[in-house]
Amino acid sequence: MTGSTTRTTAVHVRVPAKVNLELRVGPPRADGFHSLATIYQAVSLFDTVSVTPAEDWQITLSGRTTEGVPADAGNLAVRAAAALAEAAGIRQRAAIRLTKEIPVAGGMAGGSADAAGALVGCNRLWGLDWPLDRLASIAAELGSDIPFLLHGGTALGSGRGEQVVPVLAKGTYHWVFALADGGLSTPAVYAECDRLRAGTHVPEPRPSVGLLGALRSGDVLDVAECLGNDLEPAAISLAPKLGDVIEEGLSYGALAALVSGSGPTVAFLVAGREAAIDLSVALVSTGVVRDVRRATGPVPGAQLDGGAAS
Ligand SMILES: C[C@@](CO)(OP(=O)(O)O)[C@H](O)COP(=O)(O)OP(=O)(O)OC[C@H]1O[C@@H](n2ccc(N)nc2=O)[C@H](O)[C@@H]1O
Ligand SMILES: Nc1ncnc2c1ncn2[C@@H]1O[C@H](COP(=O)(O)OP(=O)(O)O)[C@@H](O)[C@H]1O
Repeated sequence: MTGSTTRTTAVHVRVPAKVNLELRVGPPRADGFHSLATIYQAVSLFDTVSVTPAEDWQITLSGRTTEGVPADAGNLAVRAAAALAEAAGIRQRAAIRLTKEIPVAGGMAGGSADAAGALVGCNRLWGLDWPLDRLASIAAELGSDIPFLLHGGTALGSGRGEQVVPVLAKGTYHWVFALADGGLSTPAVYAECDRLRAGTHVPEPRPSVGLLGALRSGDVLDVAECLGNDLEPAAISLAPKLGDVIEEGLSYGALAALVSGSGPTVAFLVAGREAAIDLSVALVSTGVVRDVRRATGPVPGAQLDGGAAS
């Protein structure tokens, strides 16, 4: 620990959502997790995590997407802050305010984003000044996706998704996200994936050379060709309407469509800003989806107000 000075002002952290450009899922491991090869991209849909000193843990929620988010110690942001205090050997507590714009249980890692934000915010609030890699090891204990949300950008995730290395990616990608009514449980989607693949040989997962090459060259059409998600059949099996949403989006001009992570959000890659607006209008006005969000990626991971992460 390099210091435990409590600052009295609030610390604000902006944290992005993610989409998995590719999600290759291996067989179940002995610990119940699946080995993954995934290419994450952080996208410009943000939650804000604000932390202030307090005598005990407090959590308050606001924003467009709070339904189903626990407003108690079970919230991932509180669990992350508590894990940091424990790892640092300090008794500090914090009041945490989440302003949520990331869809809940949508396969866009909103809870993980809030946990990453709480780590970065409390690291500053408590004057710890731990480097990102040290925060990432706490993050990995709490959830497979959380280390990526600390780093952001475009990155390869391996292990159960918690081992993250940056990937060279040129260009800006334009996305339309079709929101679903309700969420899907991540463990349920992995279990359904196992059920659908029972009796088949499932190889150890590898990222596709084609996608890595397409990202290096920054050619959006090549990237569109290479998107893929092994959890998609499972998500569609549990929420069959997603198949229709994908078909409709493609018929309205999306370059590619895939379920985002464990779903049920559907991600459409489009050619640019105009195409994103056109697709959004088409999807909503025809009643295919209730609501959409437009975003671009890649963007940085958890950022303190005014810039850096630590
Ligand atoms: C599917 C992915 C794709 O990035 O994200 P979401 O789309 O849900 O956001 C991730 O693998 C989700 O990561 P995260 O939401 O952090 O999951 P965790 O809390 O670590 O694990 C929740 C549960 O998901 C299953 N799980 C998760 C990761 C993994 N590699 N194998 C698994 O089987 C396990 O059943 C585990 O108990
Ligand atoms: N801060 C948080 N924000 C969202 N969900 C949270 C949070 N803390 C705990 N959760 C729980 O985690 C579950 C998964 O939420 P989320 O991370 O948004 O979805 P996903 O895993 O599909 O990306 C939610 O249903 C909720 O019960």
